[in-house]
Amino acid sequence: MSATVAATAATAPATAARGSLLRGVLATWRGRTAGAVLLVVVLACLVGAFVTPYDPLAQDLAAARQTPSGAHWLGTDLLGRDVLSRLLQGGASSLVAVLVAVLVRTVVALPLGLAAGHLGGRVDQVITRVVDLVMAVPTIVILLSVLTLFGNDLLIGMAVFGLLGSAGLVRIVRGAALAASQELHVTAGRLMGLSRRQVAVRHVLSRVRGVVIVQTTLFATIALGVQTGLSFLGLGAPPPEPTWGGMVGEAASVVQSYPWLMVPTGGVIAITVLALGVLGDVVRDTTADRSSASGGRSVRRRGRVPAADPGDPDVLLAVRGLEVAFATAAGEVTVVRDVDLDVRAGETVGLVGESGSGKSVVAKAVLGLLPRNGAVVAGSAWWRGTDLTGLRGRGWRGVRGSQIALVAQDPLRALDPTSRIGAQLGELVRVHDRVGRRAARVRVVELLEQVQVIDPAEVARRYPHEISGGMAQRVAIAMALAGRPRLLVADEPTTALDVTVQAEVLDLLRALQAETGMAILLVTHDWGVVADACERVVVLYAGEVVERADAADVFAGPGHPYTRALLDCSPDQPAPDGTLRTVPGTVPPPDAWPTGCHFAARCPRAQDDCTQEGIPMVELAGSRVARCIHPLVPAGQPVGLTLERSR
Ligand SMILES: Nc1ncnc2c1ncn2[C@@H]1O[C@H](COP(=O)(O)OP(=O)(O)OP(=O)(O)O)[C@@H](O)[C@H]1O
Repeated sequence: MSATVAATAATAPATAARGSLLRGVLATWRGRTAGAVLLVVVLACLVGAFVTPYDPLAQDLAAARQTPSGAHWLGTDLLGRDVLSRLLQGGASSLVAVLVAVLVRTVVALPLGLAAGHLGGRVDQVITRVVDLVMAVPTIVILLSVLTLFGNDLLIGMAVFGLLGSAGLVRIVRGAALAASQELHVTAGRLMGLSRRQVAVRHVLSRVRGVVIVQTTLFATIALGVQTGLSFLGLGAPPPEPTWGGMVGEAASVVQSYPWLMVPTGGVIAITVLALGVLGDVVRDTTADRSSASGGRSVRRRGRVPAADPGDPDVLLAVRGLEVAFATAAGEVTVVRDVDLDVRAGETVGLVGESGSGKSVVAKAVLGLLPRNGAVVAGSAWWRGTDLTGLRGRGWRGVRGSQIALVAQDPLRALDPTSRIGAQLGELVRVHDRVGRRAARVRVVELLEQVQVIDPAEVARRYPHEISGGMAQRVAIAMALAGRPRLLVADEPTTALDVTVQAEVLDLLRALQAETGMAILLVTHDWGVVADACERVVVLYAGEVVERADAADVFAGPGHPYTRALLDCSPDQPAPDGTLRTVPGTVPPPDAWPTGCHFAARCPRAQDDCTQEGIPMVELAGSRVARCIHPLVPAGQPVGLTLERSR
């Protein structure tokens, strides 16, 4: 790893995480609501305790057991005391007790967990043993003994509760710190000469922050329950001092004759616990999002491109000016741009390119399956008048599976290992065909026959681990066919299979296409597969389409030097010494695309004008359209000028 890469890796995630968690939490309505409720409860209790409408201890037997009124907003209790005033003052002491428990737990657990996970070795062993010991101690017995010893002093009791509770948090922080210590940027920090303490504070602490906050909100709800329970049992502030637990106890004793009293007392505890729980959930969700490569950033859409030419009714899928970007720790990175391609009914289009050229990203963008940190930032993918890139959630119903289906590279990933093949296929059939179990069983057998499985009933009874890779791919194709799609997106469907099985699967796809008339978008890096299966080819290089043409024209003589180089590297075109040819040089990564032609640095025909400005797609002889101004075949008129010339 170079020093620059190490430095970037070491600093970026810590910077990204800082200060944005609160914004992430407040960005959700659940986070805002829970935060606002807690703020109101805490402020009301802390401030209200000093400005209560009535003396919380003042009795007025003539006004006992009153329901809410203008004078007593929350009514009065059995001795005529104002419930609101008692709730406010009782709340202050309850919240302070919870705060003590939470603070003690966090202050003890955080350094110990960090030290154990980050330093490891002897330190880890000692801390882990002590933690095991503390976890074996019966908390309630210790708590009751301490309260007896200190005259029911609830604050001391809650401090001890926090101390005992810290053992669990030490374990959690240790685990998180251990995982964080092994991450690239933390290792890089060490390589750059930061001390262990600096790395722990700067990087590991920022990574475990989320888990600590989630655990703390959970523990606060438990502490509130324990504090309430102890007061309920009379183990806390002695009467007539108000506490939430004591008030619940009093309300419980008259719940049948005066049920109202339970509403404000139980209600405020329930609301506080609920708000703490929701806040914990939101923090967990926010930190889970952040743990993806995005560093919490997301990518915004910049624009759309008009629909496909309505004059061509044969076009099922029309991708226009598609641009996809990912939010990474180093910022937003565009990985494919200005992609145009059409798939017509009944044809097979090959999407070809070296590893990392963007084939899978294009396929996933069409299916709305981009990872969370990725998004279509410009352009559109039109499916018979609908822009797929604008669909969300339920909008995909009736499209994915029933119009467009996916067959992935690794068929076993599409299959649930815990469920029989027949059950999995049957479930899909019932969803698509809305039929009962019996009819679904018949269709499952039909589907397995359709993918040329010899004993369908027997295969349907098997689990995924009981079938071969080739059979698993047939089953995955059968699953894709369950919704009778008009387009099958096959993302390297034969790459994981051996050569004989590859040929069988390709034959199967061809036979299915002839039988059903569906179109296929075949993602591959294998020219043999293109030659066998495709009518048209789209070649991608470093995120851009460099050539589109009929397969026959490409094999007869491609227009783009990259297509030529890629064809020359096919396994069936070995060098004179028998070795496999490779394209000299490397593909530029998405964050280092050059100005002008992305292939120029590796291109034998490159001239000065190739690197001056963005290269448009140019119509060439035959069906060829290539992003090249010095093509291998004669040029015609420029087309597809959606590219900004300045890039
Ligand atoms: N989640 C992601 N975050 C950041 N970058 C990503 C992500 N997924 C893909 N990329 C980048 O997008 C680019 C295109 O990747 P893609 O997987 O589409 O390549 P490909 O042509 O399908 O390669 P392969 O044949 O190896 O599957 C690559 O540079 C890849 O690193």
